[in-house]
Amino acid sequence: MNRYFTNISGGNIRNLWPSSFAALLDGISKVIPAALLVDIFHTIYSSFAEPEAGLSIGRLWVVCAFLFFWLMVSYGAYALLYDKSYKAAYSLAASGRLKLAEHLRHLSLGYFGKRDPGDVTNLLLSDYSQVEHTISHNVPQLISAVILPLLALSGLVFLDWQMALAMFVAVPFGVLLLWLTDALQARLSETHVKAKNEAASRLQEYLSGIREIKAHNMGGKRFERLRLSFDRLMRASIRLEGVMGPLIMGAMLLTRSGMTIMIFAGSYLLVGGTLSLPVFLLFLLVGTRVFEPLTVVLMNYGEMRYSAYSAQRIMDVQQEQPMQGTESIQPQGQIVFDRVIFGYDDNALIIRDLSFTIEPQTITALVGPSGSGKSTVTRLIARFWDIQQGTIEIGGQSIRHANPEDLLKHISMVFQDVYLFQDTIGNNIRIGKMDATQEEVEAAAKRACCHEFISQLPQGYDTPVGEGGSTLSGGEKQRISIARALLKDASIVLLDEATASLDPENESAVQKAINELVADKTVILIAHRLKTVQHADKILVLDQGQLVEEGTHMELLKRKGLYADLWSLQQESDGWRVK
Ligand SMILES: Nc1ncnc2c1ncn2[C@@H]1O[C@H](COP(=O)(O)OP(=O)(O)OP(=O)(O)O)[C@@H](O)[C@H]1O
Repeated sequence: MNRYFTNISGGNIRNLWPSSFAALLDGISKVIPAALLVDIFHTIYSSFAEPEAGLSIGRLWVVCAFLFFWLMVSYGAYALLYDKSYKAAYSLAASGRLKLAEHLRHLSLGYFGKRDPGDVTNLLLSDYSQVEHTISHNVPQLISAVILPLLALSGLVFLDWQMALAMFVAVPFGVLLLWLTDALQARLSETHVKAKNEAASRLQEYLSGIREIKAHNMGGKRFERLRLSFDRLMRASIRLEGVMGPLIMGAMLLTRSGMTIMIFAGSYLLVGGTLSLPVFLLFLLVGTRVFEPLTVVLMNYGEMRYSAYSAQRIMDVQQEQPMQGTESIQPQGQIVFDRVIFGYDDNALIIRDLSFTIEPQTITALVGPSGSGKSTVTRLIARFWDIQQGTIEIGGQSIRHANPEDLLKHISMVFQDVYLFQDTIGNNIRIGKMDATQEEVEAAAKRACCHEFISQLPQGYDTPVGEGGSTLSGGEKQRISIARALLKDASIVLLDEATASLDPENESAVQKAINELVADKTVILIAHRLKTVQHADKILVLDQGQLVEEGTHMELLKRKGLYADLWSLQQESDGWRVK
């Protein structure tokens, strides 16, 4: 139980106290009028039972005035409940989501490789909404529904212990039923959350890949995956409702049967003359007030159980260790790989015993067959992943101990597939330096050869771009990403052959932009087309994650090894024409 509340409250049970206290006040404020109603009844009833005493109008006025006053107290208690539970839950969820998103940013990219992106989105939206609803609606009610009967029992037991016993005798059996089936309910909730996330992920995959699905006429196959996931969700929902419904109804019936037992016992005691009518009435009125929240809570029990699993998922991510490291690096120094061993998972090594040195302010090209590990090397320099063995040093400092954010401040990256945010072009360039002035943004854009096309757009730098940059051409996106990198002005530049997929006109514009970017920087360039790296200071040739050759273009051609083979293959393919 303690674990449940710890989960639901986002790791700090104290978060639930104010709302639970407010719910209790709200509950008590609803019981008091029942006692006042009994008093009114008693006053009226006495005037009939003892006509000579007459009707005490004064007392009726006092009680009615108190009832009226109590209406305001109830309103105050409800307002407090609203403030402490709903507002608190929404702000807890909002700040929790932000904290979690921030935490995710500090995790290694390996973590995201293991998780479905749709699943992470669901965690931030759907799981949080579930927990948010439980914190705002269910938990305060639950706590009040437990404490209120206990308070009522301890008060009523003094009035008539037999009636109090009759009223609450069945409650433990209802609770016992839920407790005994708790493991089953937890399993069903877990299966349902998994099925729901799987369906959302498949839907996201279907929508993100809609272009490929259309292009390859894959509707049937992909649709089948989507259909199967919805099918699994439907079955999990039916199972969850089908099993939980009867269980909860059973617990509710058992609990509520206390009222029937109490009415039966009350009638019996009333006839026997050991119970007065007003006391019987008081039990009836208080009973309905006390059992009502208890019934509502039992009805919501399934949802609370369900939320516990969502909360557990959130806490699991919160407990994921972010990348460690506090030291700063000297970005102007050498980049050294020393017997580096790395695999995205421990079973398949991608980089094997790789050693090389890159001198500062030189251009080093990484070449090799597809899948040889070129992109992986650049990701390791940026510490997107930590290596399994060996060391990577920048300026004599192992990056394993470097603060990941500080390290990334010194690295600019330009990839083949540029991602632009759904924002203005100006702000997309500004990502390189968030506090850059408009002049700085434009200066970077001019050097990156994109100022001209941006100026021709109707809203210039304020033109919004679609998510992923869908409204711009490949070459335009490339130049924007180079402008970003220019603005960042980092000492180390990682280029994943940026011109590979461009037409000649765009290619020369992007090449000009790159030349601006790499001046006086330490550049590591991934090249698929060897023509682009002829003038590199050093070429590292990788094959299956190992360094097989190293030297300048001419030295490597003379060696007649893998590089020379790749070179002549490309020379041949350059001569090919489609007939
Ligand atoms: N995130 C990842 N998770 C698991 N395996 C990966 C991941 N990224 C790459 N790999 C694998 O690592 C190997 C090396 O990939 P990498 O992208 O570094 O090669 P590359 O030489 O850059 O290839 P290309 O020239 O085709 O871009 C490949 O077998 C690839 O399947």
